Amino acid sequence: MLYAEVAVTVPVRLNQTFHYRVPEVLQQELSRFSRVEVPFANRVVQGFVIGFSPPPPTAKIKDIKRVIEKEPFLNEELLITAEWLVQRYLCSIGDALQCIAGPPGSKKKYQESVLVAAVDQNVLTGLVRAPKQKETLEVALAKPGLSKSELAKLAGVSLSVVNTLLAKGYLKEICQSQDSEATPIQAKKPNLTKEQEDAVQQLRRVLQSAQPSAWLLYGVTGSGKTEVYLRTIEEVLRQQRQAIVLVPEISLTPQMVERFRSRFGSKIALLHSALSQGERYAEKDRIKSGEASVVLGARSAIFAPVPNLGLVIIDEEHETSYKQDETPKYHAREVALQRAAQSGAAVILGSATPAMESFCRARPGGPYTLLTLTKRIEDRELPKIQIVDLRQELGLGNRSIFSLTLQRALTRRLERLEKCILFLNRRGLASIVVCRQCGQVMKCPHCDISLTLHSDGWLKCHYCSYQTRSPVICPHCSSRIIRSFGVGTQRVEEEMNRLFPTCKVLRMDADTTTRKGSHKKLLEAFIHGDAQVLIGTQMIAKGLDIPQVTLVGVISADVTLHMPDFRAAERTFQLLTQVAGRAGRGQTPGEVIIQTYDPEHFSIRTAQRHDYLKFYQKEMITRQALQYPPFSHLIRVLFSGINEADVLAAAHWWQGQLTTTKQSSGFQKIEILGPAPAGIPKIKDRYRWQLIIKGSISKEIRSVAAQVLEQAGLRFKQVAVSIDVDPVSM
Ligand SMILES: Nc1ncnc2c1ncn2[C@@H]1O[C@H](COP(=O)(O)OP(=O)(O)OP(=O)(O)O)[C@@H](O)[C@H]1O
Ligand SMILES: [Zn+2]
Repeated sequence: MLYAEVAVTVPVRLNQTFHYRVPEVLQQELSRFSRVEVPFANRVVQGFVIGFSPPPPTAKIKDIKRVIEKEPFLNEELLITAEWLVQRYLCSIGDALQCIAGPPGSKKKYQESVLVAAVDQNVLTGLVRAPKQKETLEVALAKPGLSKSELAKLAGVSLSVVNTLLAKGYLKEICQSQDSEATPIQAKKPNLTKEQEDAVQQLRRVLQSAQPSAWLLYGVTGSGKTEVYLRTIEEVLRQQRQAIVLVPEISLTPQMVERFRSRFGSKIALLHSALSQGERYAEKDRIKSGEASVVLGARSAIFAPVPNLGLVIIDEEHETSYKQDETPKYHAREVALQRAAQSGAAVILGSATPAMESFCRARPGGPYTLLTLTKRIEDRELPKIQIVDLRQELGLGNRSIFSLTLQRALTRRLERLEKCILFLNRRGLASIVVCRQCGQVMKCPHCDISLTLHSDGWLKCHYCSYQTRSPVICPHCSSRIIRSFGVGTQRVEEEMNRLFPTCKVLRMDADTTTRKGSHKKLLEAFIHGDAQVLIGTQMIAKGLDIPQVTLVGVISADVTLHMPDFRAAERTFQLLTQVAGRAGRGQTPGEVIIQTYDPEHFSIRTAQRHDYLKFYQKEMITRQALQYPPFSHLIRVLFSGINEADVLAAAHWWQGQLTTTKQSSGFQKIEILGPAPAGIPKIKDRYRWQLIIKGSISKEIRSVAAQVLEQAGLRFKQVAVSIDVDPVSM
């Protein structure tokens, strides 16, 4: 009898696994790491086989039901990463493996997808007696990469002809995802600047030593960080090792993908959430075999099953999208460091605005080595930034959301046929709708958040799909004096059309980019088309390299400044610096105008002077005074449920247990804050309360939380408890 040890993907104790019998019929289909379906407490759940061993004598043994995926691209190295995730982020081993393996891929689908001819002229000549086969092969030669049915259709033959050619070996099926169209490799590389050269030299040296290392590449916007990445990867490929390159969101970075393609061609594999099952399988297969040696992807690509990891690059390392917001709530940066330590690989974190935590780790003697690029390519100047005090605009009698300064600058740039970017980190028309009589703000009935007015006349909740018509009469006091306040990107577009009716404008935000590929289309239209102004949310803040853009206008810097989060100042500085960095990347110097009601704020002042170091020093003083990260570590425990009393009861029980556990463990320096309502106290009808565990030693607070998690077991059936180690937003 064969028994398998299975890690199930349900909340159980952190390292707990269960034994199942392997039915005779499944024995061929099953191997170590297979993804299976098993019965678990009256339901069927997924799990991963992590070994074959006899069960403990007392266990009640059930059968494995089904094999979902025989080889889900896991391996010994990734199993160690899974075990590390369990300790680091307090999730079950099943959840960790699920997260690493990702959604199941499907081999069948991709095998049907793409055909190439594997013949030469001799074979064709030999086929004179089979004209249909010959013709079909000729079509396949002329157009590689068709699917079976496409080829049959184009050649005007039946599918059976194609199948015959496959059986004879004249046609071959290859795995190729739709994205990996062959881009010609450009041999021409720019000469590195002195600063780039220095960075590349140091990185090459450490790569040759094959010792694990971590680097912070702090380079101002437009300083050529990408070129440093490309050259470093060349070294990794010379050593027959692989590189993983992470970008915040792949659909937002078509330019980056192109640059990598033109350098490495078919060595690139793309991993992102929009891949089909077949495409995902194909890409992972190429990665596993080493055929694709440069993996480019979003957060989860950090788990790519490369055989010999040499390098991980995290571009825009300060971005919050590197933190997963579901269990396990891992940060790709930390996973990168773990995998690199295990494989003797290097990690490069690149940013013009590094996270406070990262810059702190790059201090002399810290775990990262600092590399700096202080100048833009070709000594181009960083754009001049002007701050406009919106309070004075009102005094001047200007009621437009565009200050007079911004209007003048726009006029000038448009006349010269240059391009402009207008940035506002809020979509929709107006941020809130209020009754002037009773002061009630229109809120989502399911989420504790105000509704946003959109130009189609609907009030929409940005957290759930709820929408309602904007009321004419206040639902609370029946007054008719209802007004909207605050602006969103749609309002900016309207204002643009009013002030500059002949100017062609594009808008890029969550509302205009719902379709696959729409980001790329919009960007291409802006770069190559006659639209002169691009309006957008944070989607347009980073990575864009468009030389024709000479003016960037920030409609309001105050959106992020007043977020209820201790990182509000940091986020504001980062966003302003990144969006300002889009200006003046070509021959013509750039200009930036930032509008705000808080012109003296140090985030805005330091961004104006492009002074990251000053910002960092000042912000560190605040963080130290309040003992926030990087001076402490936090764990956020979030309780949510339909019934608020249940939620509160769970939170109070946890608070009590945490306090006792902390005392009995002798960890005096740990603070337990709360319970308090979460930043958004209700989402989709679920009430949300939170506790914050704060301490100077990460291991200690994790140990306390883990102990209470074990004690809690299944105590609170109606309340979801979610643990976030090192949260990036509060
Ligand atoms: N050594 C070089 N010589 C000439 N051009 C270069 C060189 N290195 C990079 N470039 C070009 O300079 C531009 C800016 O480089 P890149 O986009 O890599 O900057 P970056 O530091 O990543 O900027 P950001 O952080 O703003 O995205 C690109 O168009 C790139 O092709
Ligand atoms: Zn809602």
